Amino acid sequence: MVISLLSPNKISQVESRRESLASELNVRLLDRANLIATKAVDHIMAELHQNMTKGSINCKMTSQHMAFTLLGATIFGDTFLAWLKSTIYEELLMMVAKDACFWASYSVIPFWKQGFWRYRRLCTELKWLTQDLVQQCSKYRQYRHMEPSANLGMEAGVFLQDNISLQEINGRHNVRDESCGNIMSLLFHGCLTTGGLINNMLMRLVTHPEIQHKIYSEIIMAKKGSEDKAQPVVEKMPLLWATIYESARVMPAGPLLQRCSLKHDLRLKSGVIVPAGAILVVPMQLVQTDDSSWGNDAGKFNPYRFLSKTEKTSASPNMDASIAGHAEELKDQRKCTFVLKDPNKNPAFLPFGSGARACVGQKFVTQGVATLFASLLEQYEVRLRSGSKTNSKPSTNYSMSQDFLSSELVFARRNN
Ligand code: HEM
Repeated sequence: MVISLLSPNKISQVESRRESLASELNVRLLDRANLIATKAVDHIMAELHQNMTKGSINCKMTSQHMAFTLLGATIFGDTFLAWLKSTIYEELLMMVAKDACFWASYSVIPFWKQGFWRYRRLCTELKWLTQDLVQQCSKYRQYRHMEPSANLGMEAGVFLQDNISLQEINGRHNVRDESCGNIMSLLFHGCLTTGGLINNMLMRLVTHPEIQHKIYSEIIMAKKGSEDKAQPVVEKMPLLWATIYESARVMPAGPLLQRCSLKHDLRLKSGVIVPAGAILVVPMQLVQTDDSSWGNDAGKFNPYRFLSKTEKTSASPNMDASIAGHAEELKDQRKCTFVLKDPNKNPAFLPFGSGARACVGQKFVTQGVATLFASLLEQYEVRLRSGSKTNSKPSTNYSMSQDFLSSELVFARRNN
């Protein structure tokens, strides 16, 4: 495990970087999360409208691209959405991600393999492109400084607004390389995991049309009750959130979590002692589908496990009567409402890890994915293309073990 090789000094550096990133994502970003996600989602939807003219859409490619755009727009802001090289950047990022673990598995540099040198060239190109993007953000910031009245919506990215990256990138060469490395690592991890979650959500929605239909009603109802019609009020969509959590539960982004206590032996509740330095491995999928934590239907997709019902004493007068086509459901929803449970209350819910090294991106990525699906499902019904199979065995495309289902989907435009 990497951390066991670090000196105490390095460990405190890692901890302080983790804290800066966490506060960047969870404090500053969350204030603007809706705006950023909505802007990125508008961009994704515009592309989707164009692609729909070509007929069906590949689930794997689409989810990967949605994740890339969502994260790119969050990290780099408007500059990313206008950047002409983003398509080539996405291709390169995915090519490098595909091969990275394979080449890292050699204990000596495999200089005799041509493939390795090809991979190294791709990494160098990726680094140059990352630097180019960071430079564009930097120029954009200077321009904004000169033109304070210009209001282009988002600023030049969340991480690039303060000393996390730009100061370092403008500094010494090796620090610049390290910063690019950090940005690329975040993009690798973020794109693969977020792409996996979006992919899994899409497949669950097409195989459970009744859930998709109910989420659609929820979206329409939330919109009716909201003053700002342009911005989806995802907080009022408990079933959508529950579907995100349930998708992450049934198919986690990675197979294992690892932990290592460097200094002290650990005594588990069962009395077992884990000696200092030993690596503890948690098999995520097993824990997340274990009957003793999740009940008899642990292996089934059931978002309602994350919701609790509250009975209503009287129907609210203005509610939803005008929403055509959903009368039955709305009757149900008048009788009771659903409240979202906190998924992290169940210690067996581990898609984002747990404790001191848990994923720092959880809050903002779930917010982004919720906003994406609220816009998507409001405008489209997602179906499987006739003849296309929901291959239940996902292809492990990346050595990072993120599984993607590659069925063909149709996005049928709704007549809202
Ligand atoms: C659906 C999307 C995502 C999933 C499922 C996911 C999952 C995970 C998991 C399982 C871990 C290891 C946690 C542990 O060992 O307890 C992790 C770590 C991490 N994630 Fe994510 N992640 C996602 C998206 C993101 C995004 C978008 C970012 C940032 C842009 C991010 C940043 C991080 C960081 C920095 C760590 C390392 C934390 C540390 O070691 O202290 N993640 N993530």
